[in-house]
Parts: sequence; structure tokens; C-alpha cells
Amino acid sequence: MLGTALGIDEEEVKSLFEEGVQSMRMNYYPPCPQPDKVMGINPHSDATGLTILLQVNEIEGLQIKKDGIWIPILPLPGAFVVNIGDIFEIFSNGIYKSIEHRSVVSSEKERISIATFHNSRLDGELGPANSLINAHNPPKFKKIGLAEFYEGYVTHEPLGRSYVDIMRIN
Ligand SMILES: O=C(O)CCC(=O)C(=O)O
Ligand SMILES: [Fe+2]
Repeated sequence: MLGTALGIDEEEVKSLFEEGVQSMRMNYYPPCPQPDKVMGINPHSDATGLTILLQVNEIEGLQIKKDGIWIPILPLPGAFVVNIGDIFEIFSNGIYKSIEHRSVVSSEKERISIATFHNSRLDGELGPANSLINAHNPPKFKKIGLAEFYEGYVTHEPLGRSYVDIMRIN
């Protein structure tokens, strides 16, 4: 697997990410007396190449879905969480999977997180890296214009990893 991943041509990585757009979101989750009745952020996967996340005040809340089960990601002092996004899943032809995640709230404590999104360029095409594709490794995702991809991402209803699944070749 890793051998295949290392086979991505550097120029292809550069042409997708060199002019990439970075953005940041600061999330503030106030305490809620009925935390079971609300969701901090609904289940989604990020559109990004990579997301680097800091759980600023080290309060639990982030969860990832693994084998159908929600697993809490306990904050480690000073540590970042690095998440793979949909663009990296598509570009790596599914070798790396974007991660479905959500955040829940606490009844007593406020929580703050900062997510930095490392995106691709905004124009051109997105699809599996050409250097990964051959007769034994056919493309697992369709090609899509990046403008269309980002527009679709922000307008679709966030439902887990449903957006990346639209691009999948069955
Ligand atoms: O608050 C968190 O830990 C997650 C935030 C998140 O998933 C996002 O901003 O995309
Ligand atoms: Fe996220």
C-alpha cells in the first residue's frame, strides 16, 4: 500500500496543492443542560486535503466513526489532530480514507477547537492521481471540476461521508 502511495508523482501533488487555499474555523461550543438533545457539529468529513485541528482548552467532544462506532478522541496536551479529507481520498484513489467525525457538547464545560483546512487549488480538475492509475489500479473516483466540487460540498446536506461517495465509481 505505502509503495503505491509513494508512487504519486511529485509534480501532480504540486499542481493540486501548491496554489492551495488554507482556511481556519474556530468552533465555540457553549455548555448545554441537555447535551443528549443537541449536536455540536453534525457528522461530516472535511473537503480538504488535510485538516489540522487543535482542541484548544482540552475538553473532550470530538468523535470519529470507526467500524460504525463513534470513538472519542481525547485531547492530548499540546497535540494536534490531523484528519484526512475528501480531496486526499479522491486524489490517492482511496488509499487514504477521509474520516467521518462529529462533535458533541458537555453539560458543564464550554469547548473551543480550531481547525485549519489545507485545501487544493480552486480551479482545474480533481480526480485520482494519474500516476497511481494503471491496468491493475483502475480509478475508483470520477473526475470533477474543482469549482464544482467545492460548490457541491458547501451546498449539500452534511451527512457523514455521503459527498465523497457521490464521486465513487461503482
Ligand atoms: O470541534 C471539533 O473538534 C471538530 C470541528 C470540525 O470538525 C470542523 O470544524 O470541521
Ligand atoms: Fe470537520
